[in-house]
Amino acid sequence: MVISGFKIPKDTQIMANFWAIDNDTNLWENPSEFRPERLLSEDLKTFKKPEYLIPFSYGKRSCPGEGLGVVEVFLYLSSLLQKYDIKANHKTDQKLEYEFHFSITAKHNPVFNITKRLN
Ligand code: HEM
Repeated sequence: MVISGFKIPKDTQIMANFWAIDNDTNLWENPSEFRPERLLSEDLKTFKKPEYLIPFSYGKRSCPGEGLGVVEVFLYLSSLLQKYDIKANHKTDQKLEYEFHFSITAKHNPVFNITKRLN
């Protein structure tokens, strides 16, 4: 099979390059800037999902666990934030460097201050 001029031999395993999509300046303004509100509506109340945000991939081989994954991440984070205050400290405020492995990981462990919530 030939895709965009590249010959893909039979039985080759291929995977979408999500990093390239997530860092495409034609799609995102300053993609490396941490600005989660870019995925929220103007009133910051609802999630706004552009069609090119595809963490669970796309098409026939996309993730069948998407529904479960979304619920798990929501429950995990909300339970954690109910019990703890999590704040970045000055070390974490510095630019985060990352490394490529099978997926992208932080080069140095980010440092957080975690305190138990009183209320
Ligand atoms: C936040 C959580 C998750 C993320 C971000 C995620 C992401 C992905 C992605 C990107 C793929 C496609 C990989 C490729 O290009 O071949 C995939 C495939 C898959 N995921 Fe997930 N996943 C998550 C959770 C889950 C859960 C909870 C399950 C099962 C309970 C699951 C089961 C699968 C399976 C079986 C495939 C292979 C589908 C196929 O090849 O036809 N995933 N996932």
